[in-house]
Amino acid sequence: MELLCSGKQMQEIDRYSIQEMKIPSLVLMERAALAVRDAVLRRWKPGGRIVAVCGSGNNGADGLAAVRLLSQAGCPAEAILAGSEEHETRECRLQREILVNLEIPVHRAAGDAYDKIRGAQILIDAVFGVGLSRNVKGTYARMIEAVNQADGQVVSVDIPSGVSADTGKVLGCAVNAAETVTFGFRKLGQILYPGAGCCGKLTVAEIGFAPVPGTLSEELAYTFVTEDLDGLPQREADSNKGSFGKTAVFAGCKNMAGAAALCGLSAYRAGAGLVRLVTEEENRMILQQLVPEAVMTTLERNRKERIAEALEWATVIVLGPGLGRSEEAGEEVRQVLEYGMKHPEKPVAADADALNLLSENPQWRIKGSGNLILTPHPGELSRLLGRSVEKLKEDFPGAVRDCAEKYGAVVVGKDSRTVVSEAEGPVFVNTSGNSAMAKAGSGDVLCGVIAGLLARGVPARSAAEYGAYVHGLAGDLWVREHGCQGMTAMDLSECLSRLWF
Ligand SMILES: NC(=O)C1=CN([C@@H]2O[C@H](COP(=O)(O)OP(=O)(O)OC[C@H]3O[C@@H](n4cnc5c(N)ncnc54)[C@H](OP(=O)(O)O)[C@@H]3O)[C@@H](O)[C@H]2O)[C@H](O)CC1
Ligand SMILES: [K+]
Repeated sequence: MELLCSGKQMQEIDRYSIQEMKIPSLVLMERAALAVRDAVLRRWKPGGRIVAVCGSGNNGADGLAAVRLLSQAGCPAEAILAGSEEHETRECRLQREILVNLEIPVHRAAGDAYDKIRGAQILIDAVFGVGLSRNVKGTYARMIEAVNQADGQVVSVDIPSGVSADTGKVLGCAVNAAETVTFGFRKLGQILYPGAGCCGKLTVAEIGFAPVPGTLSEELAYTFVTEDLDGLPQREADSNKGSFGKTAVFAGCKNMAGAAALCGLSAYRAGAGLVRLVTEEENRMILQQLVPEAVMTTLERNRKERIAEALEWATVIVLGPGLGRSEEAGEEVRQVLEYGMKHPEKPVAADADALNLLSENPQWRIKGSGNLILTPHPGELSRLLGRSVEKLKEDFPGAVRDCAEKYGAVVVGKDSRTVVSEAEGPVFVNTSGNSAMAKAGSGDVLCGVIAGLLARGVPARSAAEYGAYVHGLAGDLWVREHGCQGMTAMDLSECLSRLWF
């Protein structure tokens, strides 16, 4: 597991290390600057000039210290001050004074500063770090634009200036870096888009922060690394199909069999023992061909009773893929969700049209109790929350958490970085996967994977996290072998069978 920080959490780790653990601020800073120096030296070519654009906070101080170290390494390096002396932090003033004492050039952001930026072979971006708190304007914005327009390669210190370390939002304008050297932990703003797209190559330098205090470490967001797959239950040697759950998939309105097939197949490929597709009679033939391993309940008559029987039979319930938004679908979704509320021992994963119907019918008063998983994409999340997509994208993890609170659910907010959250506690941010997966049917596969994991006995929250992670790994496997355009959801589902999890 890899812990991820918001900007404020990082500032707290900084404060705790310096003020409570008494690790000198300048020791941390020197190590940060050494890491930046090394990154720059790997790119620098003899004859090229290095220009650091520095703010007046400690990010700027890191940049000034890096200029000193590069100059001492024999490179022509100089600094431009984007901020004013009155706003300098103690460290920033000290680093600037050291440069002046050593006769290393330090310029104001005026006159020929813009020519210097244009003429640099390497630009060090040290305008703002995790302390950025509002939109970038004035001289700062002009400096950032000049850095982006220059031909030199940009190395950002800690985070590209202008990117919010909390949300990945671009606050006005932001540097587009070739490389970002960050300290201690990756920040949420480097993982979430658009910030993630500004970082270029991202490296984490260990600079000697104190261990995160317990109270704070419980709040930090996290992502998975491949070793985390070892946390999933193994398939016992002494088992049979009944050992891996009975998964009922309520999916596919008339002639919409594809979503049901993708979901059911993916549940099997994620380890489910027995899958029942509950669907319309019109889908029977095609589904028997696409998923011959599934048993089937069709709803041509006695709908309510047949749904009730399937619910009684199931240990895991999936609801929504390709269901449509008809009145009948509405009745079905309501019946299944109400059943789920009365049977907390049976996890329910609701996706697609089930989410749309849920948002249209607040009078159902659906509230899960740890067993309900909702998997909305931003459009569905917007409807569930009654908040515009634009607004919720300003703080996607926050919106996912609000949805979790509203519906008493584990919410899997699907996006370029899928976020899993409950009403309280840390968020999980998925870092596997790629843009080849931005295609119809991907969500049906994800829902199936989550169901398969639930059927293996993985608790709801973990099934949601591992589901997102494994789904992304399957997409990454495809792209490594075939490139990023041609994958279909069926290809994605097939890749699941080739992963170890
Ligand atoms: N020993 C250490 O302290 C280490 C610090 N590291 C580096 O420090 C930065 C974080 O430094 P911090 O000073 O907290 O913040 P920034 O350098 O990012 O600068 C923010 C300052 O700028 C002001 N601010 C914020 N937003 C804007 C804006 N849009 N326009 C103008 N000014 C802005 C803000 O002032 P306020 O007015 O908001 O109070 C800050 O003063 C971290 O990223 C590291 O690079 C290293 O980790 C090494 C150890
Ligand atoms: K920066």
